[in-house]
Amino acid sequence: MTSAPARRPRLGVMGGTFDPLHHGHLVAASEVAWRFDLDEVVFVPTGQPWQKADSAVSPAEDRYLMTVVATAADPRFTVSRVDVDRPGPTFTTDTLRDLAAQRPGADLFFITGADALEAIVSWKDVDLLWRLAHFVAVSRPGHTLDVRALPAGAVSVVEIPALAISSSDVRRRVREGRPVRYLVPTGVLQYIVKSGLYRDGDGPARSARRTAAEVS
Ligand SMILES: Nc1ncnc2c1ncn2[C@@H]1O[C@H](COP(=O)(O)OP(=O)(O)OP(=O)(O)O)[C@@H](O)[C@H]1O
Ligand SMILES: O=C(O)c1ccc[n+]([C@@H]2O[C@H](COP(=O)([O-])O)[C@@H](O)[C@H]2O)c1
Repeated sequence: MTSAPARRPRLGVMGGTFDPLHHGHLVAASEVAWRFDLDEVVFVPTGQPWQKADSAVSPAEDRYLMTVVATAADPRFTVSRVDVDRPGPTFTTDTLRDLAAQRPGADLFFITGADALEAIVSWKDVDLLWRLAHFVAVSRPGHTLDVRALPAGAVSVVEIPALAISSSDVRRRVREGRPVRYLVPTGVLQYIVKSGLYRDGDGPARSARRTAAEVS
């Protein structure tokens, strides 16, 4: 009697700048993990997000640590340093090649929001991407999911519970003294308070005078 072939591990890859990680990211990863029966979702903070070169991005170590804190409670979630540790601009072709080398035999599912998908044709070596992973595009308030211009079968579309949360809005709220509790995991809120992230910047001068206790 022959036994059934072993199931190949199914690895979700959630790439992002995570400045900071918020509940929209966690819901996207959780929903795709369920829909695609993933064994694990690895969160991969960018090293140098070249398409955000015009905006100030927090140090990679801060973004990496907030990602670790935010995902620690979920046994399906892990965090990779491949993009943080690779010098130069972050390209998803490198991310996927590095993860594939670390997990031989695994099937990779790259999770991306609708806004990132809109820009995917501008990514480096886009034609190669489809061979390295299956892409899963999740819905995001304010963006439409249109995969018609992309290769047939390369991208699956998944509707997720709509959370109109963005990292840029979280940063703006901290700067302006508005609440971010419940938009980000508690550990991320504590990290923001302790590190002083987002309190300065180009927002109102008043923000620089606020104390950590005022970030809520
Ligand atoms: N609320 C959300 N719902 C669905 N997908 C999201 C949401 N927020 C982010 N994503 C997706 O998560 C990935 C990483 O996003 P990123 O870290 O750039 O966060 P962001 O909120 O888009 O940041 P910023 O506002 O600074 O541009 C992207 O593919 C993005 O589309
Ligand atoms: O490969 C590229 O050229 C490329 C260009 C822009 C973004 N990406 C990836 O898309 C993911 C989300 O990026 P961002 O900038 O929206 O946080 C993250 O994993 C990036 O490395 C990749």
